Formats: sequence, C-alpha cells, structure tokens
Amino acid sequence: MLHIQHLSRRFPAHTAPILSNLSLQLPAGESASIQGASGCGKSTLLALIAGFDKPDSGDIRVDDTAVHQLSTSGADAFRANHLGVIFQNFNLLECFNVWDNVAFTARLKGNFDPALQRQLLQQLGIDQLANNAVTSLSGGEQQRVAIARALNHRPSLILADEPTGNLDEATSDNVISCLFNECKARQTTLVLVTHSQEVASQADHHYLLTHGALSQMIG
Ligand SMILES: Nc1ncnc2c1ncn2[C@@H]1O[C@H](COP(=O)(O)OP(=O)(O)OP(=O)(O)O)[C@@H](O)[C@H]1O
Repeated sequence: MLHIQHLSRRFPAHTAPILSNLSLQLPAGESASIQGASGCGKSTLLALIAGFDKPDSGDIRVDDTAVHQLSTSGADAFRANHLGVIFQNFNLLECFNVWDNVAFTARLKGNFDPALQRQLLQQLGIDQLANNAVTSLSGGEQQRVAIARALNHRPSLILADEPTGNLDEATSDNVISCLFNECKARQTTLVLVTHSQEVASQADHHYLLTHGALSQMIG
C-alpha cells in the first residue's frame, strides 16, 4: 500500500515547486503509471518515495513505514526490506555475475529461491547470461537484470523509472508483461514512470504529472 499526502518539493534553481501538494493512494497489489513532460518531476517523486530525498512537506507511507521520517540508515533498511527499485542507472554490482546480482537482495533478506530466480531469468530472456559478468552486457540486458533483481526478493512495492527505455519493441512487450504479471501474482504494488502510452495503459491507474500534481487519466 502506498499513501502520499500533500507532498511538496522545491529546488533552489526553480521559482515554482517541482511537486506541490501532491497526493496519491495506491492499494496493495495495484499498479499506477505516471506520465508527464520531461523535467516535470517524475524521477523526483520516485526518489522521495524511495527515501533517497526528503520532501519539504507532506507524508509518504509504504505499508506501515513513514518514509519521510526515516533516517539515512532507516531508509537503507526500508529499501532493502520493502522496495524493488528499477532506476535509470541500474546500480548493478560489477564484481558479481548476473546470477549473483539478481540473487543479491533476496539472499540478504533470507528469501532467496533458486527456482523462482531461474523462472524470472527465463521470462526476461536472460537465463543464458546467468554466468556472465554484468560489465559484458548491453544496456537492455542490464535493464532486465535490474528488473529481475527487483522482483526476485518479493518486495511490497516496486518503483520503475522508464523500465523499457533501452529495449526494442518486442523485448519491451515481453519485459512489461513479466513485470505486470509478476506484480499482480504476488500482490506487489507497482509505480511505473514511462513516456510510452502503450506501457502506461497496462497499469490499473494512469496519472499525468503536471504543475507538481497528479491527475488521473481515463482509459
Ligand atoms: N537534487 C536536485 N537538485 C536540484 N534540482 C533537481 C534535483 N533533482 C531534480 N531536479 C530538477 O527538478 C526538475 C525535475 O527533474 P526530474 O528528474 O524529476 O524530471 P522528470 O520528469 O523525471 O524528467 P525526465 O522525463 O526528463 O526524466 C528538473 O528541472 C531537475 O533539474
């Protein structure tokens, strides 16, 4: 469950706040897509939900956690336990191969399931790469490793920022189906930022971010 109320964030270089009195309620297991013009604040919103940044005012709650009140170490622990993050810089661990990168958070959490991981790698079309170094992968392959890692530890919330940005159309369709289906099957809440109307329309709820606030789009 994600519950955001009256969220505001201003940066010194901007006269108007990037996010202004923004609210969003998303029940557990449901998905929301967020679209909006470049620079309107979509990644800023995800960074606040993930606890990487602090709002000037407002509340962000994920299940029972008040994310806006967490300390730096509290935010680290929150992300490891509750959050799957698929951001534009994939943050893969270069010293590990694909298999160990995908397993990393699940092993830390103690819910590593090799059969589930094998299935995820197959669904995402990267099972042949399991033993490869992540530094040898293309951008699209690295993106799929980041998606597999986010799903693999069964978080309650996944935040995805342009998760198909590096993928061709056929691979993108496959990866997006996998992401939506896996989230639905496990009651994982999903917030997905995308410029693609086709990807956005697959979410349960579609929002447009303009002038710092979200408006719901129909259809
Ligand atoms: N930490 C920061 N310090 C100062 N300004 C920032 C910071 N983070 C974001 N901004 C500014 O806030 C605005 C919104 O940025 P953000 O990355 O959230 O946009 P976006 O909607 O995700 O854009 P895009 O679709 O191009 O990725 C930009 O003008 C950006 O420069």
